[in-house]
Parts: sequence; structure tokens; C-alpha cells
Amino acid sequence: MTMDALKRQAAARALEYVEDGMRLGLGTGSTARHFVELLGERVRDGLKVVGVPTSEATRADAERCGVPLTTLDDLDRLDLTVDGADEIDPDLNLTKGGGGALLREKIVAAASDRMIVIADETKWVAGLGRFPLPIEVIPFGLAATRRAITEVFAKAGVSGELAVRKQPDGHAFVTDGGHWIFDAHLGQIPDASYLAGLLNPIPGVVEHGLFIGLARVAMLAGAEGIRIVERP
Ligand SMILES: O=C(CO)[C@H](O)[C@H](O)COP(=O)(O)O
Repeated sequence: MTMDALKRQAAARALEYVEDGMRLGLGTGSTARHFVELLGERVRDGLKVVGVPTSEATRADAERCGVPLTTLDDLDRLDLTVDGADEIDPDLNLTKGGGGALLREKIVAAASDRMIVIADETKWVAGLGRFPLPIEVIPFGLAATRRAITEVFAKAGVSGELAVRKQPDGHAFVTDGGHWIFDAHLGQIPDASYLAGLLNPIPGVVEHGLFIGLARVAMLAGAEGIRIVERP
């Protein structure tokens, strides 16, 4: 089975948790796109839901699939968010932001009663850090922000290259919020929760890709079928 087919299987399983009338957070990335497409099929069959997209890309996908949309300006709470991840550890802490949507993804996940993460089994890791950690920053004062991040890395016992994310044309990648992203190549993060707490207050850091305690359930698709892991 292809990786794409596995992602679609995980998305299909998450769809079983969607009920009529739900307010949904719609994640970003190739796995979340499968969920949006399958949700669109259910909407065409009469399911009544409303979604909040976590990126302009997901907004476009949802509109194409006929999923009714709203915003967190109009709603202050969601029932369920379904999103992908770049890494998932046994406590269901996540690394997210490979697609650059971490800020809206975290706002939407935090506003949801429940977050289900959908992925293929390759995203399951014993500990976070192999995937470069995205850190969304304000472009103003970049060198000072970089220095402050490096200092908290030392405090958290991690180190590695901190690279501004680039587009294929060499220009800086710009998020939907108009910010830049540092990708931190750390290799391993011994205490992701501690590092998250150190990164949060740095001026210039808008958000980072450590999602601690947000996901409640993970649906992991592999050759043997779907494995469902609930947060301990
Ligand atoms: O965090 C994300 C986007 O910001 C995605 O959920 C993450 O990158 C996983 O993407 P994919 O499903 O394409 O592997």
C-alpha cells in the first residue's frame, strides 16, 4: 500500500468520530487534506458540520470540497480538530509545522475539546527531535531572536543548526501570518515540555511546533492496519 493510501486510511478512521452538528478544526498537510476530501463527501451526502481551516491551503481545499467554513472570530470553541503531524511520541506530544501552518494549527487545536492526530506509522517516534523543529518568528530583530533561542536550547540541553526556512526560489518562506520560520535541527529533544516552556516567552518567537498535551488520540496507519493510541 502506498504512503498516500495509508494517510487516507487514517483520515477515514478519524471521520468516524465526526457527528452531525459538529464544529471542526481542519488541519493542514497531505494527511489532513484526505480528511477534508472525505469530509466533503459526507457533507454532499447531507452531514451538517462547519469547519475552521488552519491555513489558506486548507481553506482552498475545503471550499473545493464543499465543506462549510467559519472562523474563530465567530466561534470561540470547537468540538473536534483533526490534523496531521511530523512526529508523534508515546505521550502524544507532537512536532508540527512541516507545512508552515503551526500557528493557526495550535490556536485551532487549543480551542478544541478534542484533537485527533492522523498519520502513517512513520511519524511515530520514541522521542521528538529527529524532525527539525519549526519555530515561527517575527522577521524584525532576527539575529537577537536567534541568539535568545540558542540560549534556551543550551538550557534545555539541545543544540543544532537553526536555519531560516527558504522557498525553492531562495527567498524566505513566509507563513500565512506574515512571519518567518527557523527550522531547528536538534536530532533529539530530551524534555520537549521543558523546551516548549522556555521558547514560549522569547520576544520575537510567535509560536513553535511542539504541541504538548493537545492531542488526545492518534490514528496511525501501517501495513497491519490502523493503530489507535490514546493519550496516557
Ligand atoms: O504540521 C503540519 C503542517 O504545518 C502538518 O500536519 C505536518 O507537516 C504533516 O504533514 P503531512 O500530513 O503532509 O505529512
